[in-house]
Amino acid sequence: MSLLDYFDVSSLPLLAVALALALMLMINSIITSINRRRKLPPGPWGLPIVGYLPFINDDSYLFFDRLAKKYGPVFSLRLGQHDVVVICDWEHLKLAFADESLLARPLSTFKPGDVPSFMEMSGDIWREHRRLSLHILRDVGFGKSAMENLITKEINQFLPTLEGRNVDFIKKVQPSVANIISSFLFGKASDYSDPLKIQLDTNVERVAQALRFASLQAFLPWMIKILAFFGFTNFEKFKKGIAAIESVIQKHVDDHVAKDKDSHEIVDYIDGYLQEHERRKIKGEDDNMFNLHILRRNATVFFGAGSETITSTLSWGMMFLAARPEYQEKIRDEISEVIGYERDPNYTDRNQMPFTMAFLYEVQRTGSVIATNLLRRATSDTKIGNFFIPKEATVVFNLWSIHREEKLWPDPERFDPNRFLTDNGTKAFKPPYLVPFSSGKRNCPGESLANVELFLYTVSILQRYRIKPEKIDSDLLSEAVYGIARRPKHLPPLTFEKFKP
Ligand code: HEM
Repeated sequence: MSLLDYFDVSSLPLLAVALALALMLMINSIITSINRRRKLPPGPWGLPIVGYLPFINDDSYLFFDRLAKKYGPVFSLRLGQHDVVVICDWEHLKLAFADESLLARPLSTFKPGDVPSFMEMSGDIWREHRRLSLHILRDVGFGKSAMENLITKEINQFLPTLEGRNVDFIKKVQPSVANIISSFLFGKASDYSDPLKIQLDTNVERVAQALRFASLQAFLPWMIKILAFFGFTNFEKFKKGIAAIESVIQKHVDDHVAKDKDSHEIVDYIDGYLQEHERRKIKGEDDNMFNLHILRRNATVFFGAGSETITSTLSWGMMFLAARPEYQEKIRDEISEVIGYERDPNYTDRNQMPFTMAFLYEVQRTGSVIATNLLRRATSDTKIGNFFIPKEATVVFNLWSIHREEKLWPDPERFDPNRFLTDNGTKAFKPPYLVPFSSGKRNCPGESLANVELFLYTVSILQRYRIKPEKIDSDLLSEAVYGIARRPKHLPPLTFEKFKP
């Protein structure tokens, strides 16, 4: 029996037409794809449907950095259904930061199926939420002296918990850092043993480890369900973690709704948002883009962004201090000269502590905790230098590559605070290409809070303790684990020994 016997011969012309049509469609799609590729920056070809996703065999920032060495500092690749343009050098990144058509985020959300938080929004609605969120936070003390007082109070509660041997620094510092952002969002810090706080903090950790940038979540959301069913992705862990975080945040929102019925005082972000929501309701404005679901999501991203990043940066700092005791001594010399051992440090002390600032800049450069920025989307065709970026392309700013660019940072793998010192070491200088917080109109809104926290935590710890590693392997200092933020892979247990001046 031949293959033709399976077909009704009378339907052959129809079959031939169908095959011809399919062939034409395929050729057309190949030609369109070639034309599209020719306009895009150079880059590797991928497979149909999945694109280059299956070939990403390392942390995305390292993988992109390697591709940049082969295809150039601005290159493109197909990931799932998306054209992705990756920018890996300062010359082009500074143009991208200033480009108004690269301010949007991709259309998919971190939490599939839910309303977007302002971190995930684009266009006017993002602008409005960002402006309002920062306005409320400023009203409740963000960026003012009240913020410094709050941080100092929290640090004084945290410091005694460090004393001793075999300390897991991340486990100790994360709940303390989280308390600071909690004060702005929920109006209060919590006791470290509060069960709701523990639920929140441990699940933020869980989600941070489970979320990976170049994951299917971002580029092939439909495939994730199939793979999750077979246990191939960490998506279920991620979903459970988010649900646990949001149930605590929702409780804070519910408590505020009940409380705000009697009191109109604005103590924190939730109060401010609820008041604005009420104002809009009275004016009869559309509830679609300004409602309590978005409040829950905004508070969630503020909480996660405000605790994970700072915890990770501090943990890089502790590792370099533990590995290089001479840096502890240099910072302590500045503490002795400028602050002494009787009073708490304040943020203006930094102006007289150049080495301390240079150390913190170097920690941020080498740590690059948000290594690939948060994804952007082109809202119109645009050009970055000579490179064309088409409307709807996803754009990645590889901050890690900028922080390793040989032209800007000689011997970039070497940890060396001196690169930020000028005038014989009497001044610290922050160059524009140190961009841990990104830059431009969509930069990190938490930068000022982060800078104050990084300075006050580091100086307060060194004012009280000598840090010693239990055991440290200097060859492994630069290795990292990468979830939502890059962290040292080999931060050893530490000894915090009370320091006697
Ligand atoms: C060392 C600490 C931190 C680092 C390195 C960091 C870094 C970043 C980066 C690279 C972005 C992406 C910006 C872009 O798309 O261009 C970002 C966005 C963001 N960060 Fe931070 N961040 C830090 C601390 C904080 C803190 C303390 C908060 C909370 C107050 C915060 C809240 C946010 C929010 C809400 C966004 C999204 C902004 C938007 O989409 O408009 N971050 N951060």
